[in-house]
Amino acid sequence: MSETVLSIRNLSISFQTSNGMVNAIRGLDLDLHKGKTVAIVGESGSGKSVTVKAIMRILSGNQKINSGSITFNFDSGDEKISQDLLKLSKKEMRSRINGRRIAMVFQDPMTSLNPTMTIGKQIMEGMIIHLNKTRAEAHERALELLRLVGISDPENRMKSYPHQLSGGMRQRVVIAIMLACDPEVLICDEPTTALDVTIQAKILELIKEIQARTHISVIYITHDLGVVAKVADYVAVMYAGKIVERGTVNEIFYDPKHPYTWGLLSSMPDIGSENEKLYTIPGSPPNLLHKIEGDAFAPRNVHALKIDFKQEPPMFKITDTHYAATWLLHENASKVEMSETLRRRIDKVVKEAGRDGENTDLASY
Ligand SMILES: Nc1ncnc2c1ncn2[C@@H]1O[C@H](COP(=O)(O)OP(=O)(O)OP(=O)(O)O)[C@@H](O)[C@H]1O
Repeated sequence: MSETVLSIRNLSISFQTSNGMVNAIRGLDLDLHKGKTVAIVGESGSGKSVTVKAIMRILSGNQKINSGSITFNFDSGDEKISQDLLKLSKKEMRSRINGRRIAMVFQDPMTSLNPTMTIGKQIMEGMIIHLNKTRAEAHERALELLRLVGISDPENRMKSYPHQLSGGMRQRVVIAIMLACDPEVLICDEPTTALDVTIQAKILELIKEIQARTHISVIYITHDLGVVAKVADYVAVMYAGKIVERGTVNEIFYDPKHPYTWGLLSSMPDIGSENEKLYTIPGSPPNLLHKIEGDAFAPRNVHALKIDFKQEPPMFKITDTHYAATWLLHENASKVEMSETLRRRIDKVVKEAGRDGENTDLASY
């Protein structure tokens, strides 16, 4: 396995609210490998955004990091550095890490763009501040970046303001800005949700192409498993502030073990079969204001065992890369498999994503 760029261990984060403490992240472990994409998937409120905002240390004022570490391994040019990001001040994060080594693309490109500044200036700014490039060098590189993200006539586009571009073009510009300082890590938080389907596909393609060229490591947040099938190498499935299953994209799509993962996969939109009713996981996520007893998913799990309501399951190992936190994997539990309907639906989504047959591993399932 390639080297680990980011390694999150036992991360726990709460938010102080007028109703009490919301325990949003409850002991989270996650690894990101060099040149690879890990997709974090999960229902709304499961903690995907809080996790990546913690990496960038851009959480709101009412946050409290209770425990954990976020180790970032990078090459400073002179030496290899291993830094716990939680030990840096916000000021150090801004000057040394954010935008320079770890960059983030948000759902709405306007969050990252300044409406009063030309896009050329915005792409050049980071390079002048962080990399001490001259204006001429930054200008040259900005043109290259605009070409890289597929924007034609870059000389003229440099002079445009964000409102003169379409949504898809703005997101391309944001990606160019984020790549300007050659970051080691790119975090994408639902970057295509606001865009129409064809533009979405183009942006996903673009991120993959850039990754193939630059070996950047990518964290991709989405609740669309069709997108996961297109972009991810590894998948981390999140529920109530924890990773409950993780594995390679093949392991998660072809041999999912957690009933919550089955539920997420069952609720994937299935293009082409309008008659088939979309499944929704019954019930709702737990209230994170209260202490959770046992497995947080138990009340929604038709396969729940008695122990699920009493004791939290550990991460059971399935392969060296595949782990799931469900008591169903205990040797004494009776064997429960996902349904045939779900199997067929998954096969279809993987086929639509163009990933079937990509990896010989697939044949072994
Ligand atoms: N500033 C805050 N104050 C209080 N609670 C917060 C705050 N920010 C996030 N939370 C809570 O943390 C939990 C995780 O939220 P988060 O936004 O990470 O979920 P998510 O998985 O990204 O959801 P979505 O897919 O809807 O973006 C939620 O219960 C949310 O209400």
